[in-house]
Amino acid sequence: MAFFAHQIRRGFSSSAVRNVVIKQVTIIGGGQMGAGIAQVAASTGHSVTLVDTSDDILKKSIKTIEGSLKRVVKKKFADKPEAGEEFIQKVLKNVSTSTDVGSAVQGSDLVLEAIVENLKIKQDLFSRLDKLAPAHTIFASNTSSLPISDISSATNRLDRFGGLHFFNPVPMMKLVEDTPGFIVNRLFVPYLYEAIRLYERGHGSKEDIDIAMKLGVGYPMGPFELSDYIGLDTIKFIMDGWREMDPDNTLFAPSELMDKLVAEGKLGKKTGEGFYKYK
Ligand SMILES: CCCCCCCC(=O)CC(=O)SCCNC(=O)CCNC(=O)[C@H](O)C(C)(C)COP(=O)(O)OP(=O)(O)OC[C@H]1O[C@@H](n2cnc3c(N)ncnc32)[C@H](O)[C@@H]1OP(=O)(O)O
Ligand SMILES: NC(=O)C1=CN([C@@H]2O[C@H](COP(=O)(O)OP(=O)(O)OC[C@H]3O[C@@H](n4cnc5c(N)ncnc54)[C@H](O)[C@@H]3O)[C@@H](O)[C@H]2O)C=CC1
Repeated sequence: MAFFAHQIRRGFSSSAVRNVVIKQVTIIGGGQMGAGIAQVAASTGHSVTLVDTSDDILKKSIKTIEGSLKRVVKKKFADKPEAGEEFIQKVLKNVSTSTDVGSAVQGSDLVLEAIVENLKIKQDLFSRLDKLAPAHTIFASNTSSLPISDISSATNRLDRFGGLHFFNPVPMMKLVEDTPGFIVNRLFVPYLYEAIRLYERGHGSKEDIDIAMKLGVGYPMGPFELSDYIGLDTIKFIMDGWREMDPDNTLFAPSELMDKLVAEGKLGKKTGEGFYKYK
């Protein structure tokens, strides 16, 4: 509980935010990131409401959380399976779901957004939330590439708005970026795209490039495996947005293959196919 709340407060300079006690958390977007953040927040004793556009999606989010909790418990409570099951039930009890954003934000101390990586859609959501949420509620975005000031400009609570950039898979990754600007993705996005360009130029197969990065640099996943894990739509959204802001930067040049896969709905692990196929 302390860690999650501490990270949130560190991300904001305003004294109004530093003094807020965060108990109720609303997470908007129950995809891979939203579900992961909900799990971590609920595991640390927060009361969480997860919001998405349909009950079917939310059912899937809860299933993901349950599956991930089982994996966590298998390790954390290896010798005490009963305590592990108790922990899972306690965490799940902390999570409720809703498709009604208006009622979900009532009583919320923190609203964390993890929806699609698109500025206009995020701005529309926060503009609505600004009118619906109580005055003390802190807003945060899990954006991986958009300037927080651009997103927050749609609201009137600039002193209670910040960026909280979690990493995928959230229950395993120990970093949350709350510094101004993003460090990891400024290095990471060109790396992934350069791997794709290498492949497009025929300099190596996907498999060989993945193996090379795993064995040569010790990365747990190669760039193609990781791209599929993140989601090709998210990666393309980021690259397209950065290219728009800095069109002459060759680091942000497009990839025909990436554009084609996304157009075909092959978004990676979450749709069953991306660079690789998944059962
Ligand atoms: C242009 C680019 C733009 C990108 C912009 C968007 C992205 C961002 O903004 C920022 C990001 O998040 S970048 C992505 C950062 N994440 C990574 O780099 C992940 C790399 N992979 C790994 O760390 C490990 O493969 C990993 C930890 C995932 C899995 O570990 P292993 O490789 O050892 O394989 P497994 O056998 O599957 O797992 C081993 C054990 O780890 C636990 N575990 C894994 N996933 C879990 C999960 N989701 N929940 C809970 N526990 C989990 C688990 O204990 C597992 O053991 P088993 O349960 O027995 O399998
Ligand atoms: N995938 C990754 O590895 C990482 C992604 N991010 C960022 O997190 C955010 C979410 O990414 P993912 O979870 O991967 O995407 P995702 O595609 O898995 O999930 C997005 C979810 O948001 C829902 N959604 C869309 N619009 C909505 C709205 N108006 N109201 C409620 N729900 C809505 C969708 O139905 C979907 O379930 C993006 O901003 C992304 O850049 C940040 C770090 C890592």
